[in-house]
Amino acid sequence: MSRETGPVEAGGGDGVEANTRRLEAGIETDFSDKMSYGSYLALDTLLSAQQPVSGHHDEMLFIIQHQTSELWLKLMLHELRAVRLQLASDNLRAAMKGVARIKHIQRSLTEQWSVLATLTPSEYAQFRGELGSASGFQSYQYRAVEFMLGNKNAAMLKVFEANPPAQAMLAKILAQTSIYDEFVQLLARRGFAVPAELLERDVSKAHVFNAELMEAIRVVYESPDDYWDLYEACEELVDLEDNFQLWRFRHVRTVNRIIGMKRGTGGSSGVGFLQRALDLVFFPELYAVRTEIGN
Ligand code: HEM
Ligand SMILES: N[C@@H](CC(=O)c1ccccc1NC=O)C(=O)O
Repeated sequence: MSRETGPVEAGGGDGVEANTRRLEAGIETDFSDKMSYGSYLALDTLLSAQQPVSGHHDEMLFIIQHQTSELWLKLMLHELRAVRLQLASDNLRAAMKGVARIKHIQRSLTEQWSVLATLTPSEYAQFRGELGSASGFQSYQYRAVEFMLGNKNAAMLKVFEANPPAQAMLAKILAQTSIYDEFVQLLARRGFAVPAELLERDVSKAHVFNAELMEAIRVVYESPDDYWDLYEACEELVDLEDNFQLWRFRHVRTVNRIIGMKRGTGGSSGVGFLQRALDLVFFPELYAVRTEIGN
């Protein structure tokens, strides 16, 4: 055996002894007047925010699943805000870098449904009653993400009457252009035949399918080499929408396996209500154009 790789070296020297790693002399241990891992990340605050109301073992899973989702939603909103401004300033490459990150966040959010799916109906029933009328429907960050992507609905603001800062944040985003409005405006600046009514539309309403816009987008898809950056951007937006639908789908399937056809704590019919969200479309022309390609 060589000195570097042999079994004798593996257990001796400055490395590992008795299967225990020795701390190196330079390792910092005194954080009385320095920033540490925990103080930087506000871990005392973060880790004291899990306050089960029922005393049931499985409520911790339920709380942490929601809290981690809200953290990822916070980052997604932060990135979406930047993407919106980058599109508005014709910085398509930077915007697409942001979208790439958002797609990974979405993957994490969607993947983590598998953790909650280990919660059985019997386990959830033990503490569901204690949740009262609280529901994910009242997630203002989720609603903000939907608004940023273009699923505007002023009626949603009413749910946040008791939380004025959240309601104000949503009212602001409702009145702003969405990511898609900004993309459509960018297409117009690039010389595409975008109908004026879309450039002057009431952005507090959901965008509805527009055949003329689809024709403008069709030009991009018919000649990708001429409009490569726009072609790529269209496909990135389709990825974003697809990923969003996957999250909605996993939600409704998880809800179905945990509460069946019970009504929701937030007052909706439950699974049926969530299922109808799968019919909502953020970027209808980007999907409709696919039927036209090659015709
Ligand atoms: C046991 C687990 C869950 C059940 C049974 C459940 C059930 C429901 C139901 C029935 C609704 C419709 C509104 C209502 O009447 O309450 C809803 C909405 C919602 N839930 Fe959940 N949910 C669960 C977990 C989650 C998690 C982990 C999140 C992550 C943040 C979440 C986020 C949402 C959101 C954002 C809505 C609004 C959806 C929309 O407007 O289309 N839910 N949920
Ligand atoms: N709407 C759920 C309750 C629920 O899931 C929930 C309750 C409190 C905080 C977050 C929740 N998550 C998503 O809706 C239900 O009907 O069981």
